[in-house]
Amino acid sequence: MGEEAKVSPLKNFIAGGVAGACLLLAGHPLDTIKVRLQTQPKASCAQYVIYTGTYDCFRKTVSKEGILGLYKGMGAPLAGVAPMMAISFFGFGLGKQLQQTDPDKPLTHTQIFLSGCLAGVFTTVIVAPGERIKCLLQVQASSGKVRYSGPLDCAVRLYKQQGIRSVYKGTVLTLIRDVPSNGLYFLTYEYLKNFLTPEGQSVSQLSTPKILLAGGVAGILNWTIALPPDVLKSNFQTAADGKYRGLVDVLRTLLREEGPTGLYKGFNAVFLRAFPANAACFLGFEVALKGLNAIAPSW
Ligand SMILES: CC(=O)O[C@H](CC(=O)[O-])C[N+](C)(C)C
Repeated sequence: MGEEAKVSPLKNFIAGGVAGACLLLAGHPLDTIKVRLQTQPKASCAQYVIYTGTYDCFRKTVSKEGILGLYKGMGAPLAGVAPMMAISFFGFGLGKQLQQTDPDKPLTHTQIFLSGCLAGVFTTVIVAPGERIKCLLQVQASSGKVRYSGPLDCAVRLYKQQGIRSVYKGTVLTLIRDVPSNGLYFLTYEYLKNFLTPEGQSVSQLSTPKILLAGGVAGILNWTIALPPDVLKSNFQTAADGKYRGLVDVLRTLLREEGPTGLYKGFNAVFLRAFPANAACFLGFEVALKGLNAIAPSW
């Protein structure tokens, strides 16, 4: 697919870190809303739901906690998203290199997809515990009960109470979410970059609006397949111990209590966030890569 400029793994890693920081700054407020909507208790006859939808959650969060309430739980992702995206872009680059047997032969769509999948396997090592801590903190902020004073306290308590298994609770669901979605994410971005590059020009000269468009669409498609396992993951990772017997039990319970639409809980917040956050992410990556190429062309 298209022209393949070879990028050093170190440059992919550093530019990926910058991409992660951009993703987080542009996307965290809507991520908080997404997790609160996904995990709020269901209404019983005697009870009303806390949030009726995306705007209601936004309004209540800002009026009760101020604008900073939307940035709750950002400590863990701040330390996690930049390295996660660094590893993601590194893994994607590595996947491409491993499959590039002939430098003159462009990679196929399947090979690009598989390179993205490899990135998803690599990132799960830090994403699974990062998401566990982030979700617990985001949910505790809306529950009113303070159990953890911050990300580190949360990690230490989980570890002390039940060991590393508890810190890594939700790993299989993270893999189910991130392996195929990373494949689709990078395939969409690379495909659109090539598609949007005018005849005779290089993809590296693509204009900023086109990079934003390709990144934003990649983010949206990523979430169309990532959201159902994400809902299951958020519920599993924030549930009291012993509530679910396993992944199938989370799925069965959700389908029984809320029907198939329950798998798309938080849809508005996710899709409102996906475009700007991922557009910012890929733009951050491309700008950082250009900067690195200018500073250290021979790396
Ligand atoms: C599911 C997810 O976390 O997607 C990431 C982008 C985003 O919107 O947070 C991208 N990635 C596919 C690299 C995990």
